[in-house]
Amino acid sequence: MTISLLLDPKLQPASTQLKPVVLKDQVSCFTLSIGIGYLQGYVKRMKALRIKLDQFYDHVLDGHMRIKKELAKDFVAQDMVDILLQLADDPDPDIKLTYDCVRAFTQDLIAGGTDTSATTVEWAISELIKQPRLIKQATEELDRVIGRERWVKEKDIPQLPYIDAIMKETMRKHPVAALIAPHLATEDCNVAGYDIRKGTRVFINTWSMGRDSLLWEKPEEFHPERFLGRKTDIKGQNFELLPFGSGRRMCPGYTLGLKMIQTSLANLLHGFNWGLHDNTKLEDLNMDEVYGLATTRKFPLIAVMEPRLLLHLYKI
Ligand code: HEM
Repeated sequence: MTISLLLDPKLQPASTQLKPVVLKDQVSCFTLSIGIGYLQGYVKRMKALRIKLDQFYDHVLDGHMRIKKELAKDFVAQDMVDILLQLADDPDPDIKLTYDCVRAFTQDLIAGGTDTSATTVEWAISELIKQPRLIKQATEELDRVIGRERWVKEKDIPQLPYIDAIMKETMRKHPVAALIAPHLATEDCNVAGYDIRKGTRVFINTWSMGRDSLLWEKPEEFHPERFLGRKTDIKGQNFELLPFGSGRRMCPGYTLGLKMIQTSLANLLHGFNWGLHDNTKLEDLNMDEVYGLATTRKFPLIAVMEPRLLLHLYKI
């Protein structure tokens, strides 16, 4: 659903603006109380962007409602928007979902479900390119489990522990949300000796947790093996690794996110040999980060890919 929304030509101009404005806005969130958000012009830009995005969401929602009306009793929900609209039509809901709620949910899915997985895969490939022995290890596993005659499918993932370890190591070193969304303490509590008053706004810094030498041996090194044979939960139960947050406000899209990362990473490694372009040396590959809604590479990865499977498998 997210992909089809993003490919919609009506969204393209707005979506390219959404990212920088939201990124900057996250920074502004910290400073808005003293009016810096206004001075920087973000509020004005966000208001203009909201108008464009609302037009886009109306276009998507109207399209879905039209099809539902045309098909009448033959209608079957095809995607999340259909399901949200069905809930909004429910005459006796536990909680009333308005048309605005459906728009807001749709925006959440676009913002939460796109950059996150893509950014993680880009970091994983960047780290792997710097250490070719890791790519060798991953492709040995892929050749053994999958063979060279087909692509990796979702059902293969449990048989690929090294790919899983690469993903976890990437999320440790490069968590997409370096500062998880702000939370609010609903009661007085004490965490690790710190008193936190009810009503305090709490930020959890997953980036520094992932680089804490008290929690991880040689945290600056990218070393997927640290996760092999170790049962580290990535879904909010092991507090040293919280890429999706934890508790009832943790990422609702984590199963989809994990599947997208594992399947695309496995196929990118299975299907292609990776290298740097021209004469770029491994040690020259810049690994600077930009902090925002997603912690992306400062400079996009430019890599050379060559097919490593039978050529007929690349035909679409
Ligand atoms: C690599 C993939 C992803 C990562 C690392 C990630 C990370 C996160 C994090 C850290 C949060 C904040 C959790 C908290 O406040 O405790 C969050 C919230 C959220 N994520 Fe994800 N996410 C990913 C994929 C997705 C996908 C695929 C979707 C939907 C299609 C999604 C939708 C959302 C939504 C709607 C929220 C807000 C939840 C709320 O405020 O209650 N995310 N995500």
